[in-house]
Amino acid sequence: MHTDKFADSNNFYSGHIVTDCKRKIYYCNDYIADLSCIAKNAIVNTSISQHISKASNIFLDSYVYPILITEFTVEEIQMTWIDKHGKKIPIVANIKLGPDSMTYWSIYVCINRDKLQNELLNTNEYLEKLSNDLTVLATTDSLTGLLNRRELKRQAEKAIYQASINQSSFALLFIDIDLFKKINDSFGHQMGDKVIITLAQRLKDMLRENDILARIGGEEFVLILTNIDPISSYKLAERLREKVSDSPINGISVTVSIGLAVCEDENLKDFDKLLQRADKALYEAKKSGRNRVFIAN
Ligand SMILES: Nc1nc2c(ncn2[C@@H]2O[C@H](COP(=O)(O)OP(=O)(O)OP(=O)(O)O)[C@@H](O)[C@H]2O)c(=O)[nH]1
Repeated sequence: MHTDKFADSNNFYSGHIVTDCKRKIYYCNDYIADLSCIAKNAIVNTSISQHISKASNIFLDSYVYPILITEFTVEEIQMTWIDKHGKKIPIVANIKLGPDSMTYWSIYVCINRDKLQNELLNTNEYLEKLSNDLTVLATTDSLTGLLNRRELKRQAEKAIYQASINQSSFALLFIDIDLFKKINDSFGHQMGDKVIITLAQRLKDMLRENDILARIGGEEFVLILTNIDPISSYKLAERLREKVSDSPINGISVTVSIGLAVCEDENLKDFDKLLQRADKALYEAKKSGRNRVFIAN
């Protein structure tokens, strides 16, 4: 075999190597010499194993050569080239076993490809985070971190649908802080906010995982309890009310009124109607003196 026939290979901007059946380099072009920082004639007659990492050698033994023997070609093999100074360079190789039992390697450096891939991965991660942030923004109330009204409706309708399938009952509690304007007026808007945030956390702490809690207005909260009978939902509403009135927030005594609408009848399983019923019950609770639970008709 004459190396002359590879002379034009120096014009290619990719590495070309020919190895014999003992993996000894028989020919390499200028690209490989530049990549290795070694003169071409110093590369010839060395083993290709000397120029690639340990892991790449294991990969060659266990995967590449067995495939070459049966399939004659292996494509887009990622390996690590090691230059004269020990610098590791990621490369991609297409390898072919010729009818002359010589192995023909086409190699190119893929630092830029990796860079691009990393950039794409980073962009992807960034977009995912952005999308998560947007979802949080669109579904939660920024003051308390509870669900907002729109998300409440979406989740409530899902829960209602599930309750229809399971033929289970559920309850909606409309919770409103009593005389909140007074709190704002006496202690300032900032302290008012603090009361809202603390109350939201306290309600959250008393709930089960599947319960749905939202802040739908200034000092208005809605709680949906799934899979619960009327007596248990009333007891829970009372417990919530008591807990709030028994635990002042920053020394401020706070109470809530609660309108409770329980839903057992199939025809009543409509979120907006349920909310209206609970709202009317809340109105009655306020009218009859506040700090109480009123059950809707
Ligand atoms: N600090 C604070 N106040 C708010 C917020 N949203 C609404 N408010 C105030 O909440 C008060 C609600 O007052 P009202 O609707 O008159 O009700 P209330 O004083 O709670 O009286 P009742 O509901 O009848 O017991 C108003 O003064 C609003 O300005 C908020 O996000 N932060």
